[in-house]
Amino acid sequence: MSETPFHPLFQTLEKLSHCIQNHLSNFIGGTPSHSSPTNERPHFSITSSSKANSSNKDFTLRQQKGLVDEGISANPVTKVELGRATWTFLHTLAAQFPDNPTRQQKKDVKELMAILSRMYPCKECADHFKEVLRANPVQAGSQAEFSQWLCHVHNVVNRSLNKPIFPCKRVDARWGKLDCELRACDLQGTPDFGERSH
Ligand SMILES: Cc1cc2nc3c(=O)[nH]c(=O)nc-3n(C[C@H](O)[C@H](O)[C@H](O)COP(=O)(O)OP(=O)(O)OC[C@H]3O[C@@H](n4cnc5c(N)ncnc54)[C@H](O)[C@@H]3O)c2cc1C
Repeated sequence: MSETPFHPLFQTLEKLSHCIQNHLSNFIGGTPSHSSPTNERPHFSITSSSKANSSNKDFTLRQQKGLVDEGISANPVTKVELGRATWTFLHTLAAQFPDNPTRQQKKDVKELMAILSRMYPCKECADHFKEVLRANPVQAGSQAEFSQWLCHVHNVVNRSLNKPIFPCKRVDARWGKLDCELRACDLQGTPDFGERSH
């Protein structure tokens, strides 16, 4: 039977239909294979813009799910990790505390400890630390005094957790100032501090 004059047109439409189906299945169900999400889009769209938007949302959700599957999502921080990070912060602060702190600096550090004992995000630790502070009021007359005091209260916490006692004469060897170019991180390097509160 002879071909109708429309045969080439039908063939073209059929190819076009296959092409559209391939693009759609890649876009909706396929796994992204390129780094840029924009590469996942079809070169042309036969969907309404709201459908396209929901497909983009689907893609974002799939991406997020992928991150979760790969274990990249934010895991809850443990009490141990939080403790280590907080002690690191506190001992570094103590190492950088000025030799001759201003009244404001002494007040700030006392307030910081008091706030920690109220707001530390582990209730039992905060409550325990409140008792530790009551029995060991903050001593921050100098850098040496504050870092020795902190070492002592850390040891009080260590003892209550059956952890080894740290020799406080070695505290300067264990904790140093933050490694910062031109000592830009030193509290003493901030002129504002000294001027206001003497
Ligand atoms: C204010 C506060 C209260 C806490 N209260 C509790 C609690 O009630 N219950 C609880 O389960 N956990 C509590 N924690 C957490 C706990 O103290 C530990 O941080 C956690 O158990 C992890 O212990 P770690 O063995 O890794 O060493 P950490 O005690 O976190 O110490 C970190 C590092 O500091 C050094 N170090 C140890 N002792 C001293 C010291 N005395 N002076 C200087 N450096 C030292 C060591 O190199 C050690 O590896 C508290 C933490 C903080 C900051």
